[in-house]
Amino acid sequence: MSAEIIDGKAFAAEVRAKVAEHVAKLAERGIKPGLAVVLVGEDPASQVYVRSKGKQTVEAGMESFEHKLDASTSEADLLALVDKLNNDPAVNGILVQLPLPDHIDEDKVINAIDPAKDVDGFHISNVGLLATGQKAMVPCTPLGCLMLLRDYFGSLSGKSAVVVGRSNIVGKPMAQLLLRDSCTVTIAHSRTKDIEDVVRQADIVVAAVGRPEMVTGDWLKKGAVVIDVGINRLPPAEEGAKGKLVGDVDFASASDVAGAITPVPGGVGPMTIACLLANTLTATCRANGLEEPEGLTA
Ligand SMILES: Nc1nc(=O)c2c([nH]1)NC[C@@H]1CN(c3ccc(C(=O)N[C@@H](CCC(=O)O)C(=O)O)cc3)C=[N+]21
Repeated sequence: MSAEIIDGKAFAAEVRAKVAEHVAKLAERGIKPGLAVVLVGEDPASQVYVRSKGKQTVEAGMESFEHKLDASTSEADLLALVDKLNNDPAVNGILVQLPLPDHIDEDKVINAIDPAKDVDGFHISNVGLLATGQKAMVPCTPLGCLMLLRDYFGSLSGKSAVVVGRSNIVGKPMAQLLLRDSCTVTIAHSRTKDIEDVVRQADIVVAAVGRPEMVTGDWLKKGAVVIDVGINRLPPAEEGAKGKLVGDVDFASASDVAGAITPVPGGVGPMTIACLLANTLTATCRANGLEEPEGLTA
């Protein structure tokens, strides 16, 4: 174990404090940012996540609106709610928790959100703005990873980065952000040939595949900086117990080789929520024609 542990939990608390400070300044102008979170269905893990988001939103001085809909909610009803939130001036940010039930077209719902309120940065127009280097709403998890990397390195320019995973939520936007910071970027995925050798070239490894402990120490270049986006719950050792939470990186072997690594839990997860609050603040500032907070956007 030689790697420095990157404390995402502590860094996220700093980000939230910066957000709260800026929100207090908006309050002097009579502006209170509002975040609406929409949850369809009863998934217990999602409910915990929604609860901690709501709590941290209020702690940052923002308004939290929670909409819990039945799993059988129709696509039309969900679209009607999105439309209502789009037109509600008290709502500056809208997050529709994914995944949605199978009978609902996820793309259709995401693209119905007003891009200016799309604090997840999943709307096609935000995806396009990010890809062309224009002012966008940037997805929370990649933004959080970028903040951690910028803090660690200062400049990312010229670094070789491998993103493992090609999802629209993490892998693709992460690659865009790293490219924008002048990294040489490779996206590796399940069909990549000799993936270990590809990952071993990287100064920066971002693992976002959703496979527990897939990236092991022997995949890494000595001193590589490893950002573990995975949040996987292993089957519990005994019935009724809670399974252990692990990342996409095998922490034990990776931390012998890496220069620095984020833990799970306490790494990228808390940064995701902090960036959701930061994005809600950014959206509020833009909606009011006010200056944006420094250091909280990409
Ligand atoms: N539209 C949408 N946007 C999302 O951002 C989104 C989503 N849907 N669906 C679900 C996933 C999951 N997600 C997490 C964020 C933080 C933690 C987090 O803070 N985890 C803690 C610990 C959690 C625990 O102990 O269970 C940690 O890693 O330290 C977890 C999971 C955001 N998601």
